[in-house]
Amino acid sequence: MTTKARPDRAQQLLLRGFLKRESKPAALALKFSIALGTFNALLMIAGAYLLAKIVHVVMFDTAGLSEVSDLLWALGGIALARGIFLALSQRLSAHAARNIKSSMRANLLEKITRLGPRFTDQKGHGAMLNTLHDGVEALHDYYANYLPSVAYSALIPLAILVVIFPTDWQAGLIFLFTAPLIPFFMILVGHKAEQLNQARWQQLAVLGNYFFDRVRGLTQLKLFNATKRELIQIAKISDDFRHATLSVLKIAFLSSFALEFLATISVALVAVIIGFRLFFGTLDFATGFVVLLLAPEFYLPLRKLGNHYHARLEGISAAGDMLEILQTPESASPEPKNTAPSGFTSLTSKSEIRLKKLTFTYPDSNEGLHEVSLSLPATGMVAFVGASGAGKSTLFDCLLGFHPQVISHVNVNNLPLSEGDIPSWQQGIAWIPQQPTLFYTTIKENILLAKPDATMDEVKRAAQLAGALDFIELLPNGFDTLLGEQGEGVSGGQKQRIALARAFLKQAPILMLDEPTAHLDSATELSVQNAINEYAHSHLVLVIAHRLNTLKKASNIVLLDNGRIVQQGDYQSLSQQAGPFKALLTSDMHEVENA
Ligand SMILES: Nc1ncnc2c1ncn2[C@@H]1O[C@H](COP(=O)(O)OP(=O)(O)OP(=O)(O)O)[C@@H](O)[C@H]1O
Repeated sequence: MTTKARPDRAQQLLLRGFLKRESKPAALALKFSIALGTFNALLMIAGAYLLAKIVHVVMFDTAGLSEVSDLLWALGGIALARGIFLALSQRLSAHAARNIKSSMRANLLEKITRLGPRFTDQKGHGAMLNTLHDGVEALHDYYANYLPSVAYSALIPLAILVVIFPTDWQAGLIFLFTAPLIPFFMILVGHKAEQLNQARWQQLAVLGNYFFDRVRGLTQLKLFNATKRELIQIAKISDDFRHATLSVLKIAFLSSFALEFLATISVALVAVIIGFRLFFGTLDFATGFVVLLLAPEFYLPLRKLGNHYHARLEGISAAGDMLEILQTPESASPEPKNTAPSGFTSLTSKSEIRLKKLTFTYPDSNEGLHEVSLSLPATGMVAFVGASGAGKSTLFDCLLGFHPQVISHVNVNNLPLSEGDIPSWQQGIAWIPQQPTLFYTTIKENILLAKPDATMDEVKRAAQLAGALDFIELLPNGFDTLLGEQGEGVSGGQKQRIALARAFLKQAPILMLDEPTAHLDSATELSVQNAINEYAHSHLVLVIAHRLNTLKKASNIVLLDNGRIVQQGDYQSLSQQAGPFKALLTSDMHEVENA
């Protein structure tokens, strides 16, 4: 995503607070998992005492198997219970992490949808994909491993200290003074690792965007003979990423090594002191053995915390990107009110739509729309024309509610869109761009997207209206034909017709199209055009027109130039009067028509 400096302390706190808040839906499961893990550790302590006792009575009291069989059974029971608790604890924390991830993905997707496609364009699709996939996945280890290990690193050593001090206070003192060395060193190394990990995430975002773009434009790259050049560039960016990853790994290995070393030295120190005390007879065997058994267990949670520390780095770095998305302001306009009258939320064919002095400019630019006022009828076809860059797509985006700062200038039945619920407004619109989006699923599922509970007859009827039924039925698998990504497997015109069938199935009060017949042969064009004309009898059809035939059928033509409406009227009157429309007709449109 965007480049950021290493999060400062305040930012760190903010991100940790955010990660904590997001864990709320699974907080109970996480707590339960930690409780089970801690209980498992208590059983481990009991087991150590039991084992020390068994070894003591066998070695020093020369007890036989029958005398210790009860103790052995108890030890076996503890081992079994520990196995069960451990498995349950791990399953629960993994389950909690999965829940948090899916709720995070849902929140992000919902927010991205509300922010609209321009936001995704700005941030880059690759970076967005990284955040939604790798970023959210990075949270798994944070919640499933790092968070529980933070709790264990405090609870388990504390529990061991509580039992060790009354047993052997000298060993307790060694534990107490050596334990803080591990977290201290971890924090010391952690700062540097954090910095490097942030840089790595930034590289990953750049790489994601670059790959996504280049893979999408592979054909163009080949045609421009630029594949080799791009491969060199990709190799360079990959190399930067490799360097960033290696730097993080170096620090991670170094810190792991140092933590293991510290833990081993501490255990060895305890062992040597116990050895001397046993040798000089100042300590009994059972106590010494218990301390020796518990020494590695005392440092284990701290070592594990060190091992999971990278999960913390990954989680916090990824959370930065997520928080940035979730905190992006959606609107400069007032919050939508939930009390929108039904006339607004359930758009009917009687609705009247007005744009009132709508001015929208893109950030840091004067391009966009200027003082656009327009009245749209409830039914009929309105065509929008204008040279490239005149503002047609921007006007459609404003109508679709993608630019929240201007929704107060779009009125439906005298109510500004800002007073209502944008998702409900968008529900009432079917939008087919020049390159409609089809998904990696069957043709039937692609059409059903508009109305999941539609019957097969309805799907067929919509396909027929869109001029798609014939070619679909000729396919070996008919409606069950699996389309590739971006509708791969059918032609451009067929994609258009599938998208049109989807729109017809939706029966949305407003159908917005970017020249639907551009890819079609003349026979199909005629049938699709007729279907759209028919649809316009009872619905509002807004079309960005590139063809003369479309213009002739429109009840109103709106001509845009430099973000302003410069002329409007029906084809008959506009084509007869001298003006920009006539000029456009004799140049661009005529060319297209003759093409
Ligand atoms: N994301 C953006 N950031 C900045 N300026 C933009 C952005 N999108 C469009 N513009 C500018 O806004 C103006 C209107 O663009 P718009 O895409 O609405 O035109 P259009 O009439 O749909 O063009 P075309 O027929 O080529 O699709 C243009 O000058 C364009 O350069």
